[in-house]
Amino acid sequence: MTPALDINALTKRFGDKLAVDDIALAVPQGSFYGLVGQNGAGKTTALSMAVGLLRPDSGSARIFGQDVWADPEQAKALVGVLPDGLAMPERLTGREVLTYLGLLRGLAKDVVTARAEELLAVLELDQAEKTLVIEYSTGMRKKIGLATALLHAPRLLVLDEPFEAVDPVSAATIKTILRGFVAGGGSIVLSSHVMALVEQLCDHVAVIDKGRVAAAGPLDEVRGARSLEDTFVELVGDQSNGIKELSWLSR
Ligand SMILES: Nc1ncnc2c1ncn2[C@@H]1O[C@H](COP(=O)(O)OP(=O)(O)OP(=O)(O)O)[C@@H](O)[C@H]1O
Repeated sequence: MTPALDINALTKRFGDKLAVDDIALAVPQGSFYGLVGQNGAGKTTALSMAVGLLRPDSGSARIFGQDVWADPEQAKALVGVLPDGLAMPERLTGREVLTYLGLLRGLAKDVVTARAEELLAVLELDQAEKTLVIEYSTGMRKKIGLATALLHAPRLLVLDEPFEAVDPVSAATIKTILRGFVAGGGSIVLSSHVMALVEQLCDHVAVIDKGRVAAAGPLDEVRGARSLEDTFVELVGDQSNGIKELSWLSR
C-alpha cells in the first residue's frame, strides 16, 4: 500500500549546519507515527520539508504518492499541518480564522460554519468567542492550530509538538480526537519530547539524532523490552559529555 507519507533522502543545510542529513521514512497508512529526538535534532526541519513548508536541498516527499514539491496542490489537499510557531491571522477571532481558512481551502460556507462550530466547542475555544488570536494563550494557539489542521478533513495529519503548553484536560480531548481520527482510517505523524505520550498514542516511532534516523519502525520493535525513554537515551545520549555538576549551587 502507498505510504501516507514517504520521505526519501531529505537533506537540509543552514550555512555550516547540516540540520537534516539524508533522512528516509515511510509512514504506513493508518499508523500513528511518533517522531522523537533531542532539541535541535532536526524534527521540525524534516517535518517542514515533508509537508511543503520548507524547500529541501535535496530529496523528496510524497503524501499518498503525490509529490509535495512537484505537485503541491494535490499533496496539500490531503494533509493537515500543525507547524511549529504557527503564523496566524492575529486580528481575527478563532471562529473568523476557521471561516477564513476554510473558505480559502474551497469548502462550502455552510460546511465551514458547521465544522467551525463543532471544532470550537470540542476544543473548548467557544468560551473565547470574542477573543482575538493575538490575545490567545500558548495552549489556545495550539488548539486553534489543530482546529485549522482538521478543518478540511485531511487523510494525514502532521503535528509538530501538538501537546506543548496544552493543559491536561485539553490534552485528553486532543488525544481522543487524534485516536478517533486514526480509528476512522486517518494517519498521523507527530513530534514530541514526551516519551510517555508517544508510547501511549503511537504504534510507530522514529528516533532522530543529529539530523539522521537512529531507529525507526513499529514501537515494540524499536523499544524492545525496554521503555522508549531508555531506548532513546541509549540511542542518542552522549556519554562522553558526562553530567557536569553545578558546584556553585551546593550549600
Ligand atoms: N532557519 C534556520 N536557520 C538556521 N538554522 C536553523 C534554522 N532552523 C533550524 N536550524 C538549525 O537546524 C537544527 C535542527 O533544528 P530543528 O528545529 O529542526 O530541530 P528540532 O528537532 O525540531 O528541535 P526542538 O526539539 O528543539 O524543536 C538546529 O541546529 C537548528 O539550530
